[in-house]
Amino acid sequence: MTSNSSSATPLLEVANVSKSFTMHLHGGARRDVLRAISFTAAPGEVVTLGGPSGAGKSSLLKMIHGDYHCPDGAIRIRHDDGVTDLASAAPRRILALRRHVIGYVSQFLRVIPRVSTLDVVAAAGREGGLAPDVASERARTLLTMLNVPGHLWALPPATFSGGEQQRVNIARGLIAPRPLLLLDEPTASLDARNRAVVVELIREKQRAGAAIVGIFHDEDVRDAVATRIVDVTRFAPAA
Ligand SMILES: Nc1ncnc2c1ncn2[C@@H]1O[C@H](COP(=O)(O)OP(=O)(O)OP(=O)(O)O)[C@@H](O)[C@H]1O
Repeated sequence: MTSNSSSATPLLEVANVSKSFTMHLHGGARRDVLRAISFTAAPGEVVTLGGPSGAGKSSLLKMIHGDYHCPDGAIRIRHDDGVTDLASAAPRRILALRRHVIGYVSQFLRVIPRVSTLDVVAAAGREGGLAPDVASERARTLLTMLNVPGHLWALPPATFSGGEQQRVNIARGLIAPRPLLLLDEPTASLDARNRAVVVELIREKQRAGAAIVGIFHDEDVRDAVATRIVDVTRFAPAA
């Protein structure tokens, strides 16, 4: 479970990607985080990024999502129109890929204030190409599965508990059928019952043929979903 590739045609190819941060508030000090990391993810795979806290797992996921610039190497994503290298793609191209190809569940919910929970989730479905009635129906189904109580659906999620917000975030990230899914600790604030629901939702996406790259600190969750583990510290520069 620790090799860097599978035999199926990859949907995602990370090739020789490096990352360092320059801390301008600390005299321009440079922190090297990842060096020459390479792996692939094919449809039906759940590739789990391993390594201790601070190893660079979230940074790598943010690069694959296009949030962090990728200064070295390539991040190739295969889609209906061909292959795009995210490292050199224009921002408009990255936004288009996010609508239809790359799904992302971040650790924290960031939403427009005053929009109801139901609409936060349904809007993500519409943005991902679902018809409005399908998006509403799917939003209700996901919120029910994730045990978000019905009396909260009309409220904006800003005042919800950490676990409630994370479940809304998961519903939002999983509602559209995107072929590449990036999951950054989706179960961090959840109780056992809801962790089990998320494991089942991830397996459902895997069975539907999504290529999934995730960070799971919870060992039980990781063991339940991972088809392969990529240890990012193998690519980290020596301290
Ligand atoms: N925008 C940034 N500016 C400067 N340093 C950053 C930035 N983002 C991440 N880092 C640093 O890069 C290193 C890797 O962070 P990252 O969040 O990717 O680690 P991680 O492996 O996901 O850790 P954890 O498991 O604790 O979430 C850390 O030392 C972090 O401080």
